Amino acid sequence: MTLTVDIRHRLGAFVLDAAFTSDGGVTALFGRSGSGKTSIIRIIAGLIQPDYGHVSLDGMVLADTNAQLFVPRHRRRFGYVFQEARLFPHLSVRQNLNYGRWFAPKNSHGESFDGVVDLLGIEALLDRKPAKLSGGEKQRVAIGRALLSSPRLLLMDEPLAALDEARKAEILPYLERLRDETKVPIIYVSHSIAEVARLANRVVVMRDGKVEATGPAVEIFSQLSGPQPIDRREAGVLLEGHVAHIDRQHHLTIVALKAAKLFVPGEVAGVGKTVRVHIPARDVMLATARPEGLSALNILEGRVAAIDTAADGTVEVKVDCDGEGVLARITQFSSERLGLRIGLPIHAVIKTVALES
Ligand SMILES: Nc1ncnc2c1ncn2[C@@H]1O[C@H](COP(=O)(O)OP(=O)(O)OP(=O)(O)O)[C@@H](O)[C@H]1O
Repeated sequence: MTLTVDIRHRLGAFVLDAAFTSDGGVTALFGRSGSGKTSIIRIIAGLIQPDYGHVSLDGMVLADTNAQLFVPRHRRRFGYVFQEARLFPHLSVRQNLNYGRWFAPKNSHGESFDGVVDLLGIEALLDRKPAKLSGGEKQRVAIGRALLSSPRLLLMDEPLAALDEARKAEILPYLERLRDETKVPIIYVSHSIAEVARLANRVVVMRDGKVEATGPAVEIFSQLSGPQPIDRREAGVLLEGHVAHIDRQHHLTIVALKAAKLFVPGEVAGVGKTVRVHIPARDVMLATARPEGLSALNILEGRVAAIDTAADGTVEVKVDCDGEGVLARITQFSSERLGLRIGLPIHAVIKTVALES
């Protein structure tokens, strides 16, 4: 599946001028509020006719202003999931799901009802009305309804934004299953690095209506010069490695990065499997000498590559560990006490390491 978008469109004073392609899996449109993510989704969906340019899916032209061609929304066969679930309140979960099915072409080979119910873990909810569901459950049903319409593409616009952290954590594994077990390509709008790092194969970074960067998620978020997080508390890096060894006695997975090894709690993936590791900057401490007698298992050696002081007095330190970048967020006081300067040899002590896939 290849989605090609190359459009220019004016919305009042705002100009959208964006070109990117997506080759299946999850493509995240990432950027701060007002950068144009939703407008792109609306153009892909056929809700907005672009002023100039074209949109095509697998060679099928959906919009082409030169050829004066525009396929209306209802003929695109795309599924949508929005911030709020938009279920029919008077219908049960089963009936809401069946409503989605009604849009699938008669001869479609899409997901079966039971398959979708199982994928999203909603079997126990089938006879309930939406009012009796939690926010996360409602979103799972909304995703199920979209999937059952046998969509060629799934457009998800901030599907987790209205949920609290606990509900987000509950639904993320289902989104991963959706990505890994169905063949439906997904365009996923988000302004959360943690979400994008976990789910996306490819990232399109939007800024002021333009594509600032695009590439594989690991490439985009492993660059220390990568996109700035929208929320500074979210700063961190995404690293890719492979499972080198599993220590069953201590329930640890040892992940080999380019030059270093990381110990990850749990037996999370088979030996040889490629995995992604997200290291939040707030979970990294710095030490000028190798610390002893510390419970943290992961201590990476490197050199200070950059020091940025924010207006709130926190300091972001980029550490180059033999080509692998780690970001640490510390106080200005700590930075001064350690005498941090570019090139200084440093140890990055990582408090928590979470595998992202
Ligand atoms: N119909 C419209 N008329 C005028 N301006 C518009 C219209 N629709 C959107 N805009 C403007 O276009 C810009 C991009 O909006 P858009 O909703 O695409 O951004 P976004 O990145 O999805 O933001 P958010 O994360 O807040 O949803 C905003 O400045 C918005 O005010």
